[in-house]
Amino acid sequence: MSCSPPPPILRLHPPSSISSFSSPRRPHLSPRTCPWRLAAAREMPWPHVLTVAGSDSSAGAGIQADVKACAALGAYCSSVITAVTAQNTAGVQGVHLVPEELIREQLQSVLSDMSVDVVKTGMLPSAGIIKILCESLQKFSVKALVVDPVMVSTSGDSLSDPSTLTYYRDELFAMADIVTPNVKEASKLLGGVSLHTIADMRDAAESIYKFGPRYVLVKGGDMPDSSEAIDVFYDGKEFVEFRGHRIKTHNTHGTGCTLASSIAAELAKGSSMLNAVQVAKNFVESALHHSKDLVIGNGPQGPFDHLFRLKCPPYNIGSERRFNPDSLFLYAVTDSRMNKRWGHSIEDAVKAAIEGGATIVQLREKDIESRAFLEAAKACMDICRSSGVPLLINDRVDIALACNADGVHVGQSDISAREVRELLGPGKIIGVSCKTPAQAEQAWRDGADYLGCGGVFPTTTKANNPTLGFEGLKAVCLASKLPVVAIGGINATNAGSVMELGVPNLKGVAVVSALFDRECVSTETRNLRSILTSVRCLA
Ligand SMILES: Nc1ncnc2c1ncn2[C@@H]1O[C@H](COP(=O)(O)OP(=O)(O)OP(=O)(O)O)[C@@H](O)[C@H]1O
Ligand SMILES: Cc1ncc(CO)c(N)n1
Ligand SMILES: [Mg+2]
Repeated sequence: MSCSPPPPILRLHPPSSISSFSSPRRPHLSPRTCPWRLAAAREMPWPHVLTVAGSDSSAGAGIQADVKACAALGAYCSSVITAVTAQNTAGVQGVHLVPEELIREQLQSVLSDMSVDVVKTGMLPSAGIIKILCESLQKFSVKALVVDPVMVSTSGDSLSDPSTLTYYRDELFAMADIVTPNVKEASKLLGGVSLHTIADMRDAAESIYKFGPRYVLVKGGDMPDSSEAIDVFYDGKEFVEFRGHRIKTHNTHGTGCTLASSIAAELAKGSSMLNAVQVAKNFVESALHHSKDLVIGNGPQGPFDHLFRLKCPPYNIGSERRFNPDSLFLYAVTDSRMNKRWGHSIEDAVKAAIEGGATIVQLREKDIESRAFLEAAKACMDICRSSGVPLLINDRVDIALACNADGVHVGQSDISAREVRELLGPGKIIGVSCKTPAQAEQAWRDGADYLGCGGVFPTTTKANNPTLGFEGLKAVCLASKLPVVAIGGINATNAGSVMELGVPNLKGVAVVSALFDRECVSTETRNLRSILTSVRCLA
């Protein structure tokens, strides 16, 4: 079979060729009068994305990609179908537009009944369809609008009529929170300018921003071969380059739809735009990585597996990330030398710290053999599970996996948070030790959950550890997009002054010797907890 795609076709069948019928009209029910809604004891909101896009028969892109991406990220996805396409791994063979009246009806049906958080658009093949969408968006308000201006598929096939360009630029973009063109689409939107470099992508982002969206992301998936896949983000003032590994794979059909619907899902869950883009980029990269050797179809560009996480047992089914930053409040870090000095086993020390009120525990065991470490870690897991306190392992991903710990804490010279995330999966907690705003930024980009920042005071627990002082701690906390726990020389005398700093993101203190280099670990922990609680009460 030949792998070369057929020439692009955009066949606009007349609406009359679609068989249609009118269903009997039912009145729209208001939530107040709806009996089954009143009967519900407790309402649980579900982040909701509505995708307005085309169907892809090969299910790698379009509506099918959007529904899968949202499901993978924990959002509900309703769909308004604008066109039905015949496509496969070789390209697009046919396009049939859904009649405009039926698109209007679909929008009305969903938006009048369900509380949609975010609308995401994909293939909007005609100017009339864009007009109808704009009218619906004026009628029903949503939290955010993500516009993926789908015009050309990666296979080079046209997916929209040229007359849509004006409507995108003059109508829809002004309503959009973010617009996410790939380089070919950015070029079309700007009258055919050529985009070859990052500087060109920045210029394009700046020009598209002038059409009115709050943010622009120019995607570089289709840029010439390089080791990185770079997307350029612009907020009207600053540029952010989102850089990821370029996965060597042919299975990239639908990356753009997936990225945009993942951004929409994260926004629906309450993320900031920057965070939503970073999560979406990480998600696409991981999905491509896990799918790089899959084979579906005979053409040059295959789909990838949005639900790859389901194949990574035992970490995923039912184990979405449940990290609560408040658990950093009193963070106990064990030390085997100290335990030995006082005749405590690791298990006894952990039990005592939890009895005293530790809110999270990290096993940091530098001079213990792996087998003994794993046995102790398993015993500590039982103790922590029964009291609902998360247990993390310092540095040793292997031990964390073997005892099914809640997560791992890594330093700057350990393997990166990004690699740890690959190994542990999305449901686990990852912390990174950071001393500078740049390290804090990197940890966030790598998908960490929290930062450990220090040494705040001089400490003997860790050799050659420069002291940051309050100023260094504040600089990291202010720059961080993640919650922070302060560490280094913190004890009952100075813990209050750390928490009294009241800087954003500072959630608690991590303590080693002030808890474990003492005879009675539970008393020391209780004492420290009451000091921290009294500062929190005054705040
Ligand atoms: N091989 C790859 N490895 C890693 N990331 C990639 C790769 N290809 C694309 N991406 C990423 O996927 C996202 C979508 O970008 P891309 O430029 O492919 O969009 P698109 O052309 O609109 O996609 P499509 O038309 O296939 O749906 C971007 O974040 C991009 O960096
Ligand atoms: C239906 C549809 N929407 C979007 C794209 C872009 O990938 C595609 N190939 N097909
Ligand atoms: Mg692409």
